[in-house]
Amino acid sequence: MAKTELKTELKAETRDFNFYYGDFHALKKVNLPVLDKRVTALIGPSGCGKSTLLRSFNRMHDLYPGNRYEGAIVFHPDNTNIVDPKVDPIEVRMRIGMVFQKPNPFPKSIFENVAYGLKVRGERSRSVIEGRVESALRGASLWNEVKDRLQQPATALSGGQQQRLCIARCLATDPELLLFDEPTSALDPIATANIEELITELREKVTILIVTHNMQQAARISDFTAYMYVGELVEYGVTGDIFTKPVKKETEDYITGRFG
Ligand SMILES: Nc1ncnc2c1ncn2[C@@H]1O[C@H](COP(=O)(O)OP(=O)(O)OP(=O)(O)O)[C@@H](O)[C@H]1O
Repeated sequence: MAKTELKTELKAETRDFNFYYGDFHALKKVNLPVLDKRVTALIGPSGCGKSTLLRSFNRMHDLYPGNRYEGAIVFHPDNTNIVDPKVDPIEVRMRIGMVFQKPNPFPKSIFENVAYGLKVRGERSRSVIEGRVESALRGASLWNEVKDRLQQPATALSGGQQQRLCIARCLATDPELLLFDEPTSALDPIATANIEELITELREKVTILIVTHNMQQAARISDFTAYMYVGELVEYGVTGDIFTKPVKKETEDYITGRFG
């Protein structure tokens, strides 16, 4: 059957990308396109390298000695290879936002959490900061719930609200790419539905790469899906195709629950 074609531009791509934890070869020749203003989901059984790949996009592995990147992760339109040792990881992280499995607000007020990245970037104008904080909180569908208590500690929010706050904290600095590492696995079904709806809205503004264990979630919110297995990218395609007419037998076995 013919594959569905969806035309959009590339925001980033990995090219023959390998990653090593010391001697352990965790990612093998991965070639993954990440299309602009679309949601790309990484799925696959535990230990297949989804988080390792996601974390390579913000050079998080640099923090530990012995880790090694090989090949390229190219950002467009400027063609920057963000894993090139000559590229400053701080610069890379300025272009990217990351949301983790467990919400991790700073022990500061709601306002200060969202304003933090702006201040780090040197923004001093109170009115600019206030405007950006409000629009980031609106963008994360949290404004109406917190607008009257911006000075309260972020830790007083519910888990789902904290996760939306972490998303607002990313949005405040206008990232080009948002990385989500199983963002709903610590949340209840209602908070999960809110985050899923939010991700669907956000893709109008920002490119999203998400790791999820939950195949229904990948099917609901992503435009493209990549199936990984033991460090390799087995199959990539339009999400509807991957879930209804995968090309590879391994992908079919995984999505039908025969394996994994
Ligand atoms: N810090 C590390 N040092 C050495 N090996 C690691 C490290 N982190 C992960 N690994 C190994 O790399 C491989 C990929 O792990 P990774 O966490 O990326 O998989 P995953 O697909 O995200 O798994 P899960 O779905 O369970 O989170 C696994 O074999 C794992 O044991």
